Amino acid sequence: MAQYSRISGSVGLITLKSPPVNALSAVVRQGIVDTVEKALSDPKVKSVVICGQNGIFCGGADIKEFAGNMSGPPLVPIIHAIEAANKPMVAAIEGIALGGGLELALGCHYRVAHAKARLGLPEVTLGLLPAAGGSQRLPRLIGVPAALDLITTGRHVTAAEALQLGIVDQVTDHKTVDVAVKLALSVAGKPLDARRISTYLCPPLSALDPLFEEVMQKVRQRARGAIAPIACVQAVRAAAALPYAQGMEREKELMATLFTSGQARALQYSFFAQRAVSKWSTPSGARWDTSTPRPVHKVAVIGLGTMGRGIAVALAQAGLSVVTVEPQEKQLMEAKQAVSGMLERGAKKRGVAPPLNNITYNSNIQAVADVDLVIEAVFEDMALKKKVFQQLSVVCKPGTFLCTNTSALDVDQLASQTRTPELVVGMHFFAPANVMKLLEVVYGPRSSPQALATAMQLGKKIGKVSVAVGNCRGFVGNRMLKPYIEQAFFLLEEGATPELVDRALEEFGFSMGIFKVSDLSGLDVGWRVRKGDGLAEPRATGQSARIREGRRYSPLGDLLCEQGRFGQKTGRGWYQYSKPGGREPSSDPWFHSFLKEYRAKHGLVPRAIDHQEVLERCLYALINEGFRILEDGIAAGPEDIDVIYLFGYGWPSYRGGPMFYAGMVGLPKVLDRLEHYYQAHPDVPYLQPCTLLRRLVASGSPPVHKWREVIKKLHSQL
Ligand SMILES: C/C=C(\C)C(=O)SCCNC(=O)CCNC(=O)[C@H](O)C(C)(C)COP(=O)(O)OP(=O)(O)OC[C@H]1O[C@@H](n2cnc3c(N)ncnc32)[C@H](O)[C@@H]1OP(=O)(O)O
Repeated sequence: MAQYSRISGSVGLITLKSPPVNALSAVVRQGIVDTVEKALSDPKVKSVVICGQNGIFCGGADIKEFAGNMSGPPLVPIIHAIEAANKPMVAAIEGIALGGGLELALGCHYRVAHAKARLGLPEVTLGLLPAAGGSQRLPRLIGVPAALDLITTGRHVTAAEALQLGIVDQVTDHKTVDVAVKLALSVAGKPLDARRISTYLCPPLSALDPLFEEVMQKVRQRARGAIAPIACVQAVRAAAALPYAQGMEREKELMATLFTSGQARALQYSFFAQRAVSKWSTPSGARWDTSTPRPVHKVAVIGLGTMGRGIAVALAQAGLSVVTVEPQEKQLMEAKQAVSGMLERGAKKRGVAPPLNNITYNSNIQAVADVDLVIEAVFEDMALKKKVFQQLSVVCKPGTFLCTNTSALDVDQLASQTRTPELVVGMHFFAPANVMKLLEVVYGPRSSPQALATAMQLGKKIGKVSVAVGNCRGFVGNRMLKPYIEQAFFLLEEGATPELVDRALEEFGFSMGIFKVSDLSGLDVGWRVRKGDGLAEPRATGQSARIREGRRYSPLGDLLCEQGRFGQKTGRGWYQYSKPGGREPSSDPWFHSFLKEYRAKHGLVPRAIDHQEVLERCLYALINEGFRILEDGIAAGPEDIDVIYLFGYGWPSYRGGPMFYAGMVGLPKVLDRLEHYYQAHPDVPYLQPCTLLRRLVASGSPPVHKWREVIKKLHSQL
């Protein structure tokens, strides 16, 4: 709703009231219509201030409404009425003015922002464009290049930047509404024609066409298949080229296409999925709202390899006190230099002082005696990690939470090395740990709800999207990756090339295909794991060389590793590079003839494989494992899996994550194709459709937000 009052004698005050972010729901829009009418018809009122309650101006349109039938007065005429008003309208921006919130403010004649406010047009991140006049007013106000930047990226700007760009007229450290009222009093009765942004022409630019061509090319490259950023450029182009009314028509037309698109649905799903994962629950009944985290001020990081360094940086940047331990002096010195460099570069980017004093460097594990929480980040080796946990159990003060940064190892085995298994959880960071947003927080069977809640809270504090997952080999992300990679290997055996597989996946929207990713992260990583599992030993030729434990196995990765081809770091892998450490992959004739010989040696007759088969086999095998993870209760819901893939594995955001994507494709189709491929490859268990997928299809393929009901029913029957 919106509340109306009159203050300082002649200023009408309209307050948006719709917690938590004063989103522009139908009720709020109606409230604005009514209160603006009241203010304009009240002869005592000479000017008007619009603000939001609880220090928040407005978070934009109510995103929840997009999924249903929109009702209530539309936003565009409301903003037009505000702009056309014959009394000065002043927006008092505290907290945030985002999307429709900023568009509302742009309809006002003046804008005052609090110094801590953030402003932006993030519609593009929801698969939309600023279609309440934002795409037409912003370029008229701040010029085409700056508007293109804000509208195509959706980035938020600070009040200071907004002032510099000319989005706001004034920034204050004091009470924003008071300052806005003062301004409103001072401009009452003054002419308003020059304050109506829709009447402006975009600031002139020479060479507009080349500018738009260049921007469009850049945006297309960055968007990798996303349609909203392209539409945003087209809308701004209309602002530059057309009179306002025609520009608005174009904005409406472009929005109509986006609004009903699958991409917008996926991005809006992902917005709510990100928020849903913070409301975690476990199969044993622990929940986010009944578990109290303990405050964490001092954290230790054990091991200063690549991961440990990134974790230490992330913690220090969030203002935590960090005690690092690296027993090898040389490594410790190198790490100190590297970490300081990372902190300095990060601080420079953010325009703050580097938090160098937040970190101490130690070679003795005794240094962690008084920390609240430890993150062990030593080499991925169970024996080594066990030893560290035994030491921690002795050294740390009672009650210290003990966390392991592992990508796949059994958290429970580590917990059993300590006297307090209830205080042990996994924290699976993604490299580079100070950059990547994802954190899998792994609870073992003995982890206490408080330990899980504390790790989740710490993840949030350091800016991670944290997802609680159960303890199993590879947790969620890496467990699902296994069948995906396996299919890619099999496709090579059957006739595909790394180039073909990667192209199909990149056209789907991944920034890198699986073979390029493998070269980047190092083929030796998976080789070490396979050797540890007893899978990678060389076997005789013939069929048995490609069977392990009764199932199909491809030794291709192992064979490359035996040749010392570890990927980028050795300059050779699935592709070749100009030098060890080179970044640009190119097709490798050696690999192609090796593959040919390999197929001949194993009696494999290559056949033509198209992009559709690549996508179906790689992605549906991955999705099938996702359903198994839900079946096993390792992830609480499809949102958890989707968020993990969106933030940790480069899944294209406009496809919403693998589980959402399965729903978009249609569960019956996914089931049908898996059945088809399993029939063709009965020695590949990952292709066998799992029970939950069958159950969902049998239940009429409900939408993704209803899957939890089916999962619950399935669990109650198991
Ligand atoms: C056409 C399209 C037009 C005109 C638009 O305006 S599209 C919407 C543009 N606005 C946005 O994209 C803003 C989205 N919101 C955010 O970026 C953030 O929520 C925030 C910066 C506004 C606040 O962040 P934070 O303090 O971290 O809080 P949460 O993100 O956890 O949000 C709190 C709860 O509010 C719900 N929320 C937030 N914004 C909206 C919204 N625009 N519509 C509906 N609901 C919104 C959010 O889901 C959280 O809900 P719960 O999880 O607590 O139930």
